[in-house]
Amino acid sequence: MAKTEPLPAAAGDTRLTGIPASPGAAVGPVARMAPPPSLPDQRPTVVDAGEEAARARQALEQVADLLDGQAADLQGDAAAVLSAQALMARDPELARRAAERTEAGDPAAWAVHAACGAYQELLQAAGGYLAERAADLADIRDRATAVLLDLPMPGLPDPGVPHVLVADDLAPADTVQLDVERVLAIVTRYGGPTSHTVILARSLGIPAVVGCTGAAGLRDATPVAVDGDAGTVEVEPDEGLAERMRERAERRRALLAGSTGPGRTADDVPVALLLNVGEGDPGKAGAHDSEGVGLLRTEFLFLERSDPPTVEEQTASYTALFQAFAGRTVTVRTLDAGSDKPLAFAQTGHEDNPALGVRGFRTSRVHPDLITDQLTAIAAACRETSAKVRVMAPMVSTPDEAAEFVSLAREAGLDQVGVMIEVPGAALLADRLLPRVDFVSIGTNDLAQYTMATDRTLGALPDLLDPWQPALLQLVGTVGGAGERSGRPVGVCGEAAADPLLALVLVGLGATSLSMSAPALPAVRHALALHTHSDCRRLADLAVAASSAEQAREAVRSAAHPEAVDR
Ligand SMILES: C=C(OP(=O)(O)O)C(=O)O
Ligand SMILES: [Mg+2]
Repeated sequence: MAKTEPLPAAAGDTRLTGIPASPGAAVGPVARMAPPPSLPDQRPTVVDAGEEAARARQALEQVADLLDGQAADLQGDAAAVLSAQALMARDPELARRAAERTEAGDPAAWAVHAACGAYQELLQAAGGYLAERAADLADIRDRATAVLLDLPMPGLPDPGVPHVLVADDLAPADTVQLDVERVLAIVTRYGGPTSHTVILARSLGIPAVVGCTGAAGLRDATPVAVDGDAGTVEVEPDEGLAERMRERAERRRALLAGSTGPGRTADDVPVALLLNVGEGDPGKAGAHDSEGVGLLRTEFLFLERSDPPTVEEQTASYTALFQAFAGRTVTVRTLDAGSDKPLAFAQTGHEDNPALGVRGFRTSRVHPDLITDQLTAIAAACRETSAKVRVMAPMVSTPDEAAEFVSLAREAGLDQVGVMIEVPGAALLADRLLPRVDFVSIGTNDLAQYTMATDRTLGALPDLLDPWQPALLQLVGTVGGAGERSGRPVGVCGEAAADPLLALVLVGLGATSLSMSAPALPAVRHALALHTHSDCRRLADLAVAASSAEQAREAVRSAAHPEAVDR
C-alpha cells in the first residue's frame, strides 16, 4: 500500500503501542479530532467594551443552547453529562469574569479565553472530580471561540465513512455523541485505564487503545489496524494483516451474539455475571442478559442538587430498579460522596488531598443522616419488590468500620450487608473483616489508585493504574483467600472485571462474581466457559508472579485458551 503522507510516528516502526482499554479489533482510516480554534495573532481594537461583554455572554449562551439541544436527543448518562456542561456555560460567574476582561480592553473571544482559563485553573487546583471538569470548560471555551470568530465548531470529525477516531483525549461532550456505526475504534494519546473515555468505549463495545503516545503522529485518512486486546495500532497494515483483523472482528461479533446465560467455568463452577448500573432507564438495564446488578452507583440521585433527595424520592427510584430486576440480585452501593464525586450538601471543609479525605463511608462521620435516610429508603423499596437486595458501603478502611455499617444497615431492616474493598488497609486485614459482613465487592479502580499511589483522575501515569499491576492482583488474592476461608462471596466491580482475560485471573484469585457494563458480559462469559477453575488459578499465579503489568498481561495471553485471546 502506497504511503499518502510521511508518518513521523511510524518512521522505522509501523506498530504503536498503548494501553489495551476496550477489547476487539478494527481496521479503518484515521479521522483526527480537529485541533481547537486558536486566537489569531492580530487582535482587533475594542471600541465598545459593553458590546464586547454582551457578545461574550451571547456566545456562551449559544454554546449552552447547543449543548442542551444535543442533550435533548440523548438519554440517561449521556444527556446528564451534556446538561451539566450547559449549566457550566451558563454560569453567571463565567460571564462576569469575561466582562471584567472586556473592561480591561480584551475583545470578546480573548475575554472568553481568559475567563475560561482562570476558571479552569481554579478547578484544577481543587483536584479530583472538579479537576476533571476542567476539560469540560476547555470544550466550552473552544466552542465559544468558534462562535465568536465564525469558525467551524470543534468536535467529532465526520469524514463520511466508518473510521478510527484519533484524539489527544475526548471530552465528555464528544464521547457521549459517538456514533457506534461510524466509529470503528478509538485511539487516544492520553487517558488511563479508568478514564471517562475507556468506561464509555467499553459500554458502547468500541475497541480502544489509550495512553498511546505515538497517536500524535497519525494523520487523517492513514489506514490503521487497532487491536484493543493487545493495545497496539498497526500503521498502514499490509492486506494480509488487515484481512485477519477484519475476520477477527467478524468472529468476535458472531461469537458474542451466541453467548448467553449465567456465568460458569468449563467445569461448571458458577461465577455470577452482574451489571454496573448508574442513571438510566431501569427497564433497559433489566433487559440485559445478566444475573443482576453488582454495583448500583446511587450518586446519580444526589449529584447536581442543592439538597439531598428525600426518603420518598429515593424509595421511588430504588423501587423502579428493583422491579426491573425482580427475582435477581441487586447490590446497592450507598452514597460515595467526596473526592471525585463532590456534593454541595455534603461539604466536609477544605482538603488538600480529597482522594485521601472524608469520602465514601467516611462522609457518615460528618453527615450521619445521609446514610441513615438512604438505608431507610432502600429497605422500604426492598419490601415492595422481590429483588434480592444487598447493600454495601464504599471506601471502608477497617474491620470496625465494616461492622459499624453492618449494624446501621441491619437497624434499617436490611439483611444482606457488605462493604467494598477499595483501600489496601481493608484488603490486608480481609481475614478479620470478612467474618463481620455477608459479602464484599472489590473496587479495583480505587484499589489501584491507593495501591499504586496514583490519582485515578490523572491521565499522565496510565501504566501505574493498569489493573494488571501484580501488586493490585496480589491484594485481590488476599481478599479472595479470605473469602474462601470465611465462606463469604467476593465480587469484583471495578473496570478490571470487564477485561475477559483479567476476569479469568480474578476468578483464579477467588472472585465469585464479576460486575461490568452490559457490552462486556458476552466476552467475559465466553472466556470463563473455556477455562476450568484450576486453569483460572494457574493464570492467576502467572499474573501475580510477573514483575510488571505488561508481563502479567503477556503471560496470561500466551497461556490462556487460544479462543479466549483474540489474535
Ligand atoms: C467500582 C468502583 O467504584 P467507583 O469507580 O464508582 O469509585 C471502584 O473504585 O472500582
Ligand atoms: Mg470506588
